[in-house]
Amino acid sequence: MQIGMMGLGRMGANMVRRLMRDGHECVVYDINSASVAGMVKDGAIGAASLEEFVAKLAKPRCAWLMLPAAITGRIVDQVAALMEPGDIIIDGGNSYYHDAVDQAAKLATKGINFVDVGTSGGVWGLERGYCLMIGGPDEAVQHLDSVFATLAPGADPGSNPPKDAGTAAFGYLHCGPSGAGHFVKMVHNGIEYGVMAAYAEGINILKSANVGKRGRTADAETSPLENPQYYQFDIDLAQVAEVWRHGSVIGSWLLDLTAGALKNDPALTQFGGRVSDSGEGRWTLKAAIDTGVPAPVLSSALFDRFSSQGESAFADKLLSAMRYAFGGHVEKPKTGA
Ligand SMILES: NC(=O)C1=CN([C@@H]2O[C@H](COP(=O)(O)OP(=O)(O)OC[C@H]3O[C@@H](n4cnc5c(N)ncnc54)[C@H](O)[C@@H]3O)[C@@H](O)[C@H]2O)C=CC1
Ligand SMILES: O=C(CO)[C@H](O)[C@H](O)COP(=O)(O)O
Repeated sequence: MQIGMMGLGRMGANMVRRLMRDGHECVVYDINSASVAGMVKDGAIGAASLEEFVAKLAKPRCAWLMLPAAITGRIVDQVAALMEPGDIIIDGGNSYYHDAVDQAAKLATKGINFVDVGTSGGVWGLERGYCLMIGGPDEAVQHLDSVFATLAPGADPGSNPPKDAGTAAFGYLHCGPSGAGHFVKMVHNGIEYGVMAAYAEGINILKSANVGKRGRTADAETSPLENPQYYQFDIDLAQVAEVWRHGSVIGSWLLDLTAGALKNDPALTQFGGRVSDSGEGRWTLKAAIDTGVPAPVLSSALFDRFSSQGESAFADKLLSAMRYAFGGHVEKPKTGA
């Protein structure tokens, strides 16, 4: 079928490639005209403006937005102003699910369908496929089924799931009405933070398994290691991450990526360790608080990111100031990574 894609960045461009590879016709637009030109070379129908983009779509128009979440709401309004009843706007970005609920209600008054699609797969999606978490009206979601089926990874090789088992085994799921897709993707990303933090913390403990030999931190004097004989292991972190990938309980795609990163650059020299967050982790915790659901692991992982961004620096200074004030304890220099 025909689908319009607006936003040809790390996600949108590869999604268009995957769609065209499976025979779909793609109309594309991006404010960066070079990105449009590149896609046209690959076989897409290019548009030089938002108006031209909408004009080139066949009715009922289906416009998929793969844009930074911060601008998506504004662009949805602009696209909707050019659309007609029966048309469909799909937000595949990491937008706040509240926005999807509100947008859907607003657009429904004009007869325009809003479908929110949490899209997981990152820059590997072209080959691996995208896991799609979908919210929206039944009819619109059904209309887009062939697009979802193409973007999704499909069934595991050899698994042959029965047709009546639903689409989840193929990598896409209609989770509920508008907002449900982004809600599920939000929690997916909250979990992502927790899983990432668990690997990072565990591997960091392995990294310190030789402190009995090399000495610990600046605090070794005041807080000496009691049993240095138990911390004499020079663990090859890349090799451990690799062996865990084979038959262990904690194997996962995130571990595959971790093992790859450690293999390429065991000291991770290209990273400073400032870990950004784009909103989904914060919104997951808001939902947990609103609904009264405990989420200690996810909140700890989010707050750890804030620390990595430098947000604990003043609190840490306050701790040192208090220690100095009550005990005359002079701050020691920081140790490196
Ligand atoms: N990169 C990732 O791993 C994932 C990203 N997402 C979400 O998907 C969305 C897109 O992400 P990326 O592709 O990574 O972002 P990106 O920054 O690589 O691409 C965004 C694209 O939108 C274009 N753009 C910006 N303003 C525009 C406008 N007014 N009109 C037309 N085009 C415009 C930019 O030129 C750029 O090509 C975001 O909401 C992101 O949170 C979702 C899952 C994974
Ligand atoms: O959705 C994603 C992966 O599933 C995106 O890569 C997202 O940007 C990751 O979240 P954050 O930027 O908050 O780490």
